[in-house]
Amino acid sequence: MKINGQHYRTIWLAQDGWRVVVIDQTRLPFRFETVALGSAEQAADAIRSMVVRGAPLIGATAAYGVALAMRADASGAALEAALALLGGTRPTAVNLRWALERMRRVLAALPAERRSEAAYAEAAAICDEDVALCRAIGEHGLPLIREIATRKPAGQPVNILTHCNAGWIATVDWGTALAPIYLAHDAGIPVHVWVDETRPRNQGAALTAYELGAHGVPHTVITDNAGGHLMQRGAVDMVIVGTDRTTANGDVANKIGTYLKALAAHDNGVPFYVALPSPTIDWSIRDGLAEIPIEERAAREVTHLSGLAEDGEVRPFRVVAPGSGAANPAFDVTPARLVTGPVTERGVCAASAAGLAHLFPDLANRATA
Ligand SMILES: CSC[C@@H](O)[C@@H](O)C(=O)COP(=O)(O)O
Repeated sequence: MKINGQHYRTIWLAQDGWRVVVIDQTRLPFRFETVALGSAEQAADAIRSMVVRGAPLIGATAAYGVALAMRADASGAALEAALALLGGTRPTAVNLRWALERMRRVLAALPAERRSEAAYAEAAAICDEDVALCRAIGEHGLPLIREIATRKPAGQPVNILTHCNAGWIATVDWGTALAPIYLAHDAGIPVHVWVDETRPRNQGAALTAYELGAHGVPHTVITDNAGGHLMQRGAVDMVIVGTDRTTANGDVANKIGTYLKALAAHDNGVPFYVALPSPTIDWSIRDGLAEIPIEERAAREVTHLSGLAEDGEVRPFRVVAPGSGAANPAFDVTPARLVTGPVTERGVCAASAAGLAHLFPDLANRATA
């Protein structure tokens, strides 16, 4: 993605060739600051504190975290310790487990002296693959937008609602839910995006709005409660969101509030698409409500908002009455029956076990073997 005329991925190696540089997402959109991670502990902290976030980028950062650990100590014990440390950072995004299992598969089979180099190479491959997956999701999602555009009166944009941030910033490049939107915009299809602010951390208002703006895509930030009203008025042509974990039968965990958007979309006949790269499919489970672990984050994320103070500093502000308790479930599960279709790197399918297995027979069969 281009920021101030320069192309950026969200994760890269420092000039020294071994530290891992990421963009500090807790400072966006007000400051574009990078952080160089020099150890598995620092990578784990960056994931836990949401300096990096978004399921694919969490996986990529964890993979590089393993590489940093192997550079310091490539023993089998150090490998297991790094996998456990990084694997314990965030529970819902299955890309984390996927990336760590892949690292273990590659590294455990090698002698210690080859592990560091192999770990960096595997982490780089995970990043390159993520870029290709996201681009392919964009290409498969583009015809959905184009088809709606052909039914709109000339000059009227396709109105797309999205929740949280499933864009460039949440992946290595392109994004998942935003990739079709970027390609549509670049192809000259008029699009306008309703951006849910996405409390408590405001990933929509802070990150999605920032990156859509940087790409020149027309958009409007709305409160999380406005989507249903806009759908009733015919102001939303489609919804597209990302996902942190989708079960083998198409139940979708995504940022808290996604389920309510899916219900409103269903009630109003608005198509509800989920951008789904295959590393986000958890083939080992079927019942999303019963089996997807939902991350519970700190109450402080609800009681305080981070924003730009009048003196130009980025600071937290209390917005909840002192003394009141707060609960912070970070994700919810949208049942497959409310999903029009997952948009994957191999195409769009029915949100069902049969639909996903038809597109991914290799992965589905491996999981049941
Ligand atoms: C392409 S990212 C998909 C999801 O990870 C995204 O929609 C989301 O919910 C991110 O949650 P976050 O808690 O900000 O990591």
